[in-house]
Amino acid sequence: MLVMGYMSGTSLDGVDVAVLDTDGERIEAFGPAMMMPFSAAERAALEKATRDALAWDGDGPQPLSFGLAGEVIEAAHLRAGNRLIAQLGRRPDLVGFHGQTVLHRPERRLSVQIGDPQVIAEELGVSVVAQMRQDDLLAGGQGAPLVPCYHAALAENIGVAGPMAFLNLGGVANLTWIGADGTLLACDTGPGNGLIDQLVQARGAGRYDDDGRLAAAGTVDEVVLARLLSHDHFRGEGPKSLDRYDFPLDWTADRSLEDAAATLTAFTAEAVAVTARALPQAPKVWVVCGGGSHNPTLMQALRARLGDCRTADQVGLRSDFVEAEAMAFLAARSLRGLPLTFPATTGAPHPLTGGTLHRPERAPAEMV
Ligand SMILES: Nc1ncnc2c1ncn2[C@@H]1O[C@H](COP(=O)(O)OP(=O)(O)OP(=O)(O)O)[C@@H](O)[C@H]1O
Ligand SMILES: CC(=O)N[C@H]1[C@@H]2OC[C@@H](O2)[C@@H](O)[C@@H]1O[C@H](C)C(=O)O
Repeated sequence: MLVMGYMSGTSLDGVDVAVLDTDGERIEAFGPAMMMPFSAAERAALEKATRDALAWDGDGPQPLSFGLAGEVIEAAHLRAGNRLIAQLGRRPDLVGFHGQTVLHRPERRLSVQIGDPQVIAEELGVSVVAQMRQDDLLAGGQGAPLVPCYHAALAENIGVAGPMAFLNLGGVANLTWIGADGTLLACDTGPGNGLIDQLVQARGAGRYDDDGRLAAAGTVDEVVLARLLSHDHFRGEGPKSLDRYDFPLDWTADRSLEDAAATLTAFTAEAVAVTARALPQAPKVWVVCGGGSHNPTLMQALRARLGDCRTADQVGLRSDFVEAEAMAFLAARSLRGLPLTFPATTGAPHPLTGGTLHRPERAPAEMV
């Protein structure tokens, strides 16, 4: 079946949308994909909701700014979806919708994604699967990462045997380890690009460290790096997940932009290396996806610590659309009642399905 998957990540750059032909077990074919950037005004509304979410922290009524942010998310998703449907020449059979994460507090069984799936279902005239983190959280799982079972399907698709790993470098970074016998392990490793982006934006130097040039020109502060690695996230065992805003940046105030960027880039790579040391077997190959795979300084820092790291693009996949594709794959699984999360990926007590199904109630408009 043709499924359209949506992801709008924590970097707030835009909405990714991708089509897969899948039954939720195998990938039959990859369909078209695109990124619809947020306008400056849309991004400002999402940034406000994200700031308000951190102050709110789940206590009391939701901030009013979630209302406008929800409308922004719905409008941008509809723009992206309609563009892709026009390209496809038909409506998909199903949509997987993630929504915009504004807060992730797994210890309190709370993960808040903004955007109304029913609006998407009505406007596109297609059934939508959404809220795929909630059943896992309510059962005591981390509610993230969701992507590992899609990574396993991708490994099969490209014919790479375990032990291997996928690493997603978004705002937060997460890895999936696939053992020689197909065993899955997963967790968020630590920051991805989120802290680097925050630093660069706070200094008015753009939205991100373009091609890692700032970090390449700076020097890593080993003392700060050691302090960052002493964060609670790196202690203890078992699946873990993170909010993008879980690590401090106050120490950057008296550092040059280059040195701070170099230190944060090393932090992202070192956090992956620390996590990798706890894996049952070292991956022979790392497939790196997400926006951070476009940062050569970060890729170099990873290779120095992990060995063979290839970008998803280099192995014939689409680095920028793996998460959107994953939402399509997971929606197909949800429809069939197949598990989305597992004890070794989110800490769920047993393999769990999830997601809510939203059918359009109005008759769909004719396609033009
Ligand atoms: N050419 C580049 N050089 C350096 N960094 C880049 C480049 N292209 C993209 N990035 C980084 O990738 C980020 C976007 O990554 P991505 O779209 O994977 O994140 P996301 O999906 O929003 O996050 P998450 O997966 O945490 O939800 C940008 O904010 C930037 O930090
Ligand atoms: C709560 C939330 O939105 N988490 C995202 C984020 O972005 C990367 C990492 O942190 C991952 O845990 C997750 O997204 C992907 C799709 C996942 O759940 O697998």
